[in-house]
Amino acid sequence: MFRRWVPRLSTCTRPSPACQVRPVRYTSTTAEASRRSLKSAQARRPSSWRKYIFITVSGVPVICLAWLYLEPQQHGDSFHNYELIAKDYVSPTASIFRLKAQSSSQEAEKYDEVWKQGIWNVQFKQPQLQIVRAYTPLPFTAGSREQPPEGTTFRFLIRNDPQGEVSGYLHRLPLGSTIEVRGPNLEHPIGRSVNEVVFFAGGTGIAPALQVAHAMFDHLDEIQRQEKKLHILWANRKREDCLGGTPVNDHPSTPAQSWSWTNLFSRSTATAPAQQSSASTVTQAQKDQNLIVRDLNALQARYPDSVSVTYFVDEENTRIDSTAVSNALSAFVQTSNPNQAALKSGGNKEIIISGPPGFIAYLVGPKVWQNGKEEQGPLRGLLGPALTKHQDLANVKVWKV
Ligand SMILES: Cc1cc2nc3c(=O)[nH]c(=O)nc-3n(C[C@H](O)[C@H](O)[C@H](O)COP(=O)(O)OP(=O)(O)OC[C@H]3O[C@@H](n4cnc5c(N)ncnc54)[C@H](O)[C@@H]3O)c2cc1C
Repeated sequence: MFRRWVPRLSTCTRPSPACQVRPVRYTSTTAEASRRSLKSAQARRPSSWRKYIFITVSGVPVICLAWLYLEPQQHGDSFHNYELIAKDYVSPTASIFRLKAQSSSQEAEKYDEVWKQGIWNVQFKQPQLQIVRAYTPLPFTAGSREQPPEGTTFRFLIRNDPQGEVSGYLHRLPLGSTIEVRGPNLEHPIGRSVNEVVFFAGGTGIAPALQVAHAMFDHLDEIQRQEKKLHILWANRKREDCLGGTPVNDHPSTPAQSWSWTNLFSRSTATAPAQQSSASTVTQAQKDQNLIVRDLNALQARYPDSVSVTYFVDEENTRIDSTAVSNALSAFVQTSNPNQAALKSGGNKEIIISGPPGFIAYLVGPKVWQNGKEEQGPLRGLLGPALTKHQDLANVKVWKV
């Protein structure tokens, strides 16, 4: 053991007080000096419990690193290859991308589960720049004309921003290309206790609204669905983004006070004449609907007493203004009967806002960066004061997604 300490000293290349002192002490040749040196060396030698501490302490970072490496793979958080199988035209600025998993068995299970849970997204990788962006899968509800094919297949409404690094890249990709996808990321769960949702969607923010509809209605039986209501207010800059959707001005004018879920649904039925025709007869009106409007109409046709959609188009001056907000909130007020057991729990009504940052800021105030992540921020915008005015709506939860 004595010898084991000497070579270590020889590794000192730079003279240090320790290097200079130790050779003198350990190279003593007398027996007494040897004994003393041995004793002192043993004193300095790590005892077995010290060794264990050393191994434990040095082992922790190794275990952490191994966990960080393995954990994403265990939870499916690594990228998987998908094939771009179709790009369906929606408007001059947006298309629906269809992607199919190249090896689907393991993937399918985790996505089956998240579809039932609420609002979620996946990340696409731009391989040249090694950057990722989030995109929101569109559900294959009754709205989409096609049934989900075998394996894991996704549809995404993706706006083409020619200056955008990832969206521009995606829109330039030819069919058959491979896209690396990672997920799912559950952004906002819709609990079973949520019965009424007013959803303000801006542009591609309609994708999470469709996910909410899917989570609220498609997995429930008729009795469970009866209590649920979803009203979507969808704002777009141009008519072409929601071709076929009836703008709010075309509805018979209704005073704000008389807005209620019942009114919303009677009006929404009137907004979707195409849904009355049989599936096999494709009318001109249906042809003139873009794919998302067609999905929304089919959704209303499937759940006529539960889902309603109102369209707003900037270029037609049908913006979501304080009147529209007040109207939407009236639907809640109409059902805010304190005798309803569900209302007492306070957790069954939600307002969700999804869209570009400007849209969110306009309606509810901007999200804020806090503690290194993006958080809701205080409730302001059009909805802030409108909600504080209504005492009855104190328990309505507002989510910016
Ligand atoms: C949870 C979540 C879900 C989403 N779901 C969808 C979805 O379903 N569909 C969808 O289309 N989008 C969705 N998005 C948005 C999407 O993730 C991307 O942000 C979007 O596609 C733009 O990314 P990009 O890389 O193309 O643009 P970026 O390169 O990030 O650019 C963003 C914007 O900045 C501008 N810009 C870039 N560089 C400059 C510069 N130097 N000077 C001035 N301006 C500049 C670009 O023109 C563009 O408008 C989602 C976002 C989130 C967070």
